[in-house]
Amino acid sequence: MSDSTVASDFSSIPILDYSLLDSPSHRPKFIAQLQHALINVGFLYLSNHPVSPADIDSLTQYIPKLFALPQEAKDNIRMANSEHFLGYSRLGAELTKGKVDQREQFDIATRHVCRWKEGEPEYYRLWGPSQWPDEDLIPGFRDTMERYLDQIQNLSYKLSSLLVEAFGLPPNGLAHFYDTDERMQHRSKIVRYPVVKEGDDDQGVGPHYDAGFLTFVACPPLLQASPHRGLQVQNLSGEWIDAPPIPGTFVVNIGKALEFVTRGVARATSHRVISPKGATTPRYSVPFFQNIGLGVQLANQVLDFPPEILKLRNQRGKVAATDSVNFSEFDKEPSGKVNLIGRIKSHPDVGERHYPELFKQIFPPGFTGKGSAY
Ligand SMILES: O=C(O)CCC(=O)C(=O)O
Ligand SMILES: [Fe+2]
Repeated sequence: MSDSTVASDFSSIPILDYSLLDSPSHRPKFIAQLQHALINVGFLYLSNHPVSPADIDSLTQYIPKLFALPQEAKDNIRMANSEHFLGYSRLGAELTKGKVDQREQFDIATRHVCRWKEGEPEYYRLWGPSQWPDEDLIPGFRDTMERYLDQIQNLSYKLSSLLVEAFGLPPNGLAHFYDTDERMQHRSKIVRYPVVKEGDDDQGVGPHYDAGFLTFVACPPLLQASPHRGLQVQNLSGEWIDAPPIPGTFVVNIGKALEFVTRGVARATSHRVISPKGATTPRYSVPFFQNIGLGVQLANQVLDFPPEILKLRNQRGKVAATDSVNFSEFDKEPSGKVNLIGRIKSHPDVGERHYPELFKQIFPPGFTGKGSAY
């Protein structure tokens, strides 16, 4: 097969029904669909999942209220305060591929106490407590978000064990990538993409890969602007395929770390968000990024697959074009360092303040606005 041959391309994102797992006779169908989605698409919708609809509804109600907090209350918890890159970012504070993203967001992570001690690798400073808005201003929000994060974290672990099954790996085949619960932290964001005018810059978030293992995006349709393009996914031929919100589902996708350790069996797929245009309300989303242990050296952990799985990968064909920046550091650096570099590139102001040495290595002349950020 020549490099330009695309054996199995996709024009839509498969929808997987999680409730198939409840019945022993339907379970194999779910596993087969998961195998196809992981190898050939890198994206899937998950319907009938176990995260409580009442908690998702409650979070959905909070989201517009969160962004409507007084600017001062939001700035009090700005990301620049946090060596963990957690907190509020104003519109235009984040970069992808060196270009400003048109989104406003709160980065919030699962509960964690920073473990870093003087003399240890600096990337252990990456994980630590979230910054929360004043409880009096938005009562109950923190509790709802923490409950949501607990559930989505559990679902993400469940999906990684199903992935092991779909790939014919030994049980616990991915266990060594994760630490114990209290030594792991997963990150989430609550994002608002404002409506832009025709002719304005519409990079909600530029083309990119996610860094970790698995991402789950809740995109509450109730909060979506009237018909407009939002999340788009790049297929093997380089075409952008729409991934519109589907009620009651999560969009799940593969990150670069999982692609790396599976030798490309699981596909990390380039994606972007186009800002809403000609709409009356912003677009909101809540991505959750499942991480792996910070100290894991991915190059030492590449997995072995049964030959039939490698055959499916080879039949897929190669990616013809991608507009996304690659994570080239995985083959030499621990996962924590790769993540820290990614965070500094996305938020140079936070990086310069808290990691001045590494910042200088990444942006030797200082940040000029033309960096090669993810
Ligand atoms: O907002 C979305 O739908 C996806 C955002 C995304 O891809 C990201 O934050 O990595
Ligand atoms: Fe993403």
